[in-house]
Amino acid sequence: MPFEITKSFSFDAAHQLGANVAPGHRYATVHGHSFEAELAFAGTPDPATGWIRDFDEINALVATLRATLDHSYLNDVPGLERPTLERLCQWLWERVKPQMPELVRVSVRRGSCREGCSYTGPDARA
Ligand SMILES: Nc1nc2c(c(=O)[nH]1)N=C([C@H](O)[C@H](O)COP(=O)(O)OP(=O)(O)OP(=O)(O)O)CN2
Ligand SMILES: [Zn+2]
Repeated sequence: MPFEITKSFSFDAAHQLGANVAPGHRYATVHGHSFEAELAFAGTPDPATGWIRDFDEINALVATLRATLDHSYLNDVPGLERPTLERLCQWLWERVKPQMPELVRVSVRRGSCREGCSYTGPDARA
């Protein structure tokens, strides 16, 4: 696809990854991160509108996602019981892709750690 548009948004949330590590490990303690997410949409602009998807529609969907994630305890969000960057990408994909099939990539970064993850969907080649 020749065009890609992106929408970024941030959220602050708490989590713990106690199920992934030995007792006493620092990941097992409840702690918080500032996350930066990006949604990428690809396609050919509609000849009539000149856009792939109106950002106003994307912004409305992002607002519902932020309402769930921002200032949340991620472990309590259904589908995020193991709230890694990988699972966050997958969780966002599953909520955006059915409504906006132009979605091609979800990225979630933690700037403070300079760490991030990108997901291109379950059909991408392993
Ligand atoms: N592949 C992944 N590995 C890890 C993930 C992940 O989502 N995917 N997540 C974590 C934890 O979130 C952990 O809290 C990260 O801790 P750490 O690397 O110590 O970074 P800080 O919390 O110290 O960074 P801050 O600057 O304080 O936010 C681990 N691995
Ligand atoms: Zn963490």
